[in-house]
Amino acid sequence: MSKQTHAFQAEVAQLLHLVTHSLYSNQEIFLRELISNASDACDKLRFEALNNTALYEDAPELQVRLSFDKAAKTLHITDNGIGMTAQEAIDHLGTIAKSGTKDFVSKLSGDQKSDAQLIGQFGVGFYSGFIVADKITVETRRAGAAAAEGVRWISGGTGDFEVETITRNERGTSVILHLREEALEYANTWKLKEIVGKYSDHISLPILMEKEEWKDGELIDPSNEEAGRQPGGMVKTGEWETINKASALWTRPKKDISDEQYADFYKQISRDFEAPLTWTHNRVEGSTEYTQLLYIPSKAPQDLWNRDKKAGIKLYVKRVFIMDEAEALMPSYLRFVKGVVDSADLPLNVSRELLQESRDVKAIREGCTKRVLSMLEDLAKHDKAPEASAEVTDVLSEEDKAKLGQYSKFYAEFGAVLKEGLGEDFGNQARLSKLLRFASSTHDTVSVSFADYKARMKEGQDAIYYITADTLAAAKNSPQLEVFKKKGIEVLLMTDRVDEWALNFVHEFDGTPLQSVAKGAFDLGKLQDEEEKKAAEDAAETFKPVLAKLKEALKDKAEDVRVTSRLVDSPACLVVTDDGMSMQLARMLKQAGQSAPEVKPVLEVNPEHALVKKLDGSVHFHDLAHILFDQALLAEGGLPADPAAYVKRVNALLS
Ligand SMILES: Nc1ncnc2c1ncn2[C@@H]1O[C@H](COP(=O)(O)OP(=O)(O)OP(=O)(O)O)[C@@H](O)[C@H]1O
Repeated sequence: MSKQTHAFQAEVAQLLHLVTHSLYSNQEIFLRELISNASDACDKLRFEALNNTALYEDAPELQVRLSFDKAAKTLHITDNGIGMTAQEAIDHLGTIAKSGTKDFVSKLSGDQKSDAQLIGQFGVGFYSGFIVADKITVETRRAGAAAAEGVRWISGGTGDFEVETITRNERGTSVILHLREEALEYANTWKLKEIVGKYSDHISLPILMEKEEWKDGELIDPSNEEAGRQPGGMVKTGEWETINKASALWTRPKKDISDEQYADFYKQISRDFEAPLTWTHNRVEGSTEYTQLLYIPSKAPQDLWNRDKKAGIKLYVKRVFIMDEAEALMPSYLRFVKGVVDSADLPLNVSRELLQESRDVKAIREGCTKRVLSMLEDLAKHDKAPEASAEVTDVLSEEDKAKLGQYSKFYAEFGAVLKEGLGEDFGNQARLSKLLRFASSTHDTVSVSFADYKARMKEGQDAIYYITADTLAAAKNSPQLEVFKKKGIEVLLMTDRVDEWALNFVHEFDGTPLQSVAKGAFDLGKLQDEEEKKAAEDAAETFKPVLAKLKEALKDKAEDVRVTSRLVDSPACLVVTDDGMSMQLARMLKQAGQSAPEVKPVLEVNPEHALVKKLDGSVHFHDLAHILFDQALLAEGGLPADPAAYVKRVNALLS
């Protein structure tokens, strides 16, 4: 193929413009990105070669070489990995395929300073080469292709790039950076070694550089040693040495890995720019052997709610990279966990389909799930300082001090996803229930566990009371809470969308039933004294005729009408039957465009309320009845079926 010019995809051009025009606070990440690509390319080759060893040609030892030429102002990053065909070079180096990167580019504001910071944190893969280079040449040949099918790709990082066919004997890719004047410091052995040590030590592939040795300068006058020598300098010896540790991080003993190295590795595999919240690293022995290094991120990704989002686990088999996003290794409700699993038992040619069926994989998945739950339990245990006294933090170990507040942080980001586990993972339901946190009528922050609640239960209270609502304000001000407030009974406020669904699977905690305050007949059991019960019964009796009329007037809207002692200040509220779908869930399903059964609630009225007292004998009985119902609906976050009719009725009464 003779030389062809191609235009970059619009997003790439935009990104390149930013990369080249932004002052970088963290220039050196370009090397991390390019070495990471080189390492990926070697992983890909190793994987393809499982079924075709001929791909190794005469170079079975995979490696990355760094070299520079000060005079030519170039820096070469060369790998003997999978390489690219011409089409692959055009596709991969001219477009952004990854949706995450595309989204990221669309978020850039155009303000160079803040964008630069963002790009610096995010990393932009191959294109980061343009941070330090004003031109990049890529020479590559796909493993298995003939030497004559090599490709040269050149771009100055503006609107377009050129591609042509070349002859290239070596398999793999050389990325040649033509360094900008202000980036010449990277043409230096020490500098490169330092950056590799910082970012790429854990790469399992050897990264090689040519050895340098000190050489004294020539004699100024060969006949007279006394006259001294020219200045000496470092010279290349022609021998190559490995400059990184070249052992996969997770294979090293824990004690040899610093927190910083763990965090760097996390950033590398997750593309997150924040350090992880916590991690766990273990070798599991027994019938299934594997190493797990699992991280919990500090922040939820934007697509956390996408249930199709793949798990963040990379699968290796005996240190050979097999696949990214191995969803079979982690249940969906732990999809936020990132990390590596390296199995000693799985076959190297394992496919996604096979993973689903493998017993070893099942054991790994269970093991990983348990590990993550233990990690969360540990954070939860140390979330708050023991209450005894303020000074007590002094007796906490440094390690425990570091954990203070971590679980709350985790829960704010991922708590709602964790709840999906209640319906997905019955085996761990009890453990998950203990990890739940809620706000309550007495605690505004999402910090109350079922166990905390139980410990504070009133004498005679035999249920854990809760209410679900769209927002915390709606939950807190719900009429159904009135009597609980009056009696000082705590009610859990559940405002996550997933709560209703999740609670279908949890009916009790540690032997105490969960009871919605908006479901079923009102019964506070022992919390109500005889006098109150008697008063309620009497009221029900005297109110019977009015109830009958209300029932008739509202027969299309309400399943039933009854008096209640649930209310204190409000005239009425709506409840559903014990096994009925809550009004809130029905609304949510409707909003999501799903079919929800028509919920006909029960209207409960407060016989002590002035408005309710007014009903009997009123000429506006019919209108008042409907207003009562619609207001109860409004109070719990719903909308009257016919809002205009409601307004008309209220206006008629007001005028
Ligand atoms: N050294 C290389 N050898 C073979 N292919 C490469 C090499 N470098 C880049 N590529 C190809 O170019 C693509 C784009 O690289 P780029 O670094 O921009 O993104 P990425 O590696 O897919 O994503 P990210 O860097 O964000 O993980 C890669 O997916 C790969 O297919």
